[in-house]
Amino acid sequence: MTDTAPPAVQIEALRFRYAVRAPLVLDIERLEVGAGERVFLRGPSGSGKSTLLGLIAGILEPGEGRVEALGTDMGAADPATRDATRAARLGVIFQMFNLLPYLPVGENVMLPCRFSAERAAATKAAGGPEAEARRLLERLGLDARSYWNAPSRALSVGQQQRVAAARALIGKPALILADEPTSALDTHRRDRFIELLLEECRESRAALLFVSHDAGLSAHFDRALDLETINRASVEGEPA
Ligand SMILES: Nc1ncnc2c1ncn2[C@@H]1O[C@H](COP(=O)(O)OP(=O)(O)OP(=O)(O)O)[C@@H](O)[C@H]1O
Repeated sequence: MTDTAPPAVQIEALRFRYAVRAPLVLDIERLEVGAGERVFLRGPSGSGKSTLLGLIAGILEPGEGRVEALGTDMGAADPATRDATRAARLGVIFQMFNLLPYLPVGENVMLPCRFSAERAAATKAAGGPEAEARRLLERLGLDARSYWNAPSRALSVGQQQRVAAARALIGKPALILADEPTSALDTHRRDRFIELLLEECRESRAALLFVSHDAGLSAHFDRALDLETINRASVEGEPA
């Protein structure tokens, strides 16, 4: 992170709906996440949190407005640029970016290094992709030796969430997007997991945008934001 680093996320005049006649889901005048900043975004179920992350990751395209991730205009970029940006510079922990179920845990974690030479190069100091994958798994509380060769589908949901987090963190991407990554963990493991995720982000100077409807998690973060206070669209969210 340098003084000249662009914001991790910059959104201006965003309006998004899933289909032409579908209701407006997001109407956000402005949202910025600074380089290296760790932000908690809360909002009730159905309020548009996953949609917002999908737009930042370039999986969804904004109807109107500008969505930049690490200085790349994800709405205007061609699909190849979006995919390359995501592979090289973003770590995502999303339900829809599930682990590959038949691939062993270790291979799942190292996947970003196969798609991006930049991510692979960033593991060099740690001894390469395998050493870094093992370190991250251990750090996140999973015994790498026992699980390295296990197919991901053989793991519990909570264990899979930790594998997904290790995969997001490998190769030090500058922005981590996390969508309810602690939903399957009990309170103690949840707090421990968040602390470790934050420590890893701090060490690699990654920005983190973490969404959840569990307001109790907000104290861990630099800043907490309520989606409903920045979103003018009138999608009815359910109470948290
Ligand atoms: N693929 C889709 N097609 C059409 N509408 C969708 C789609 N995905 C989400 N929506 C709608 O967009 C709105 C926002 O959904 P979204 O999943 O972003 O909310 P959320 O805040 O992440 O909810 P949760 O906390 O339950 O995951 C909801 O009204 C939902 O029905």
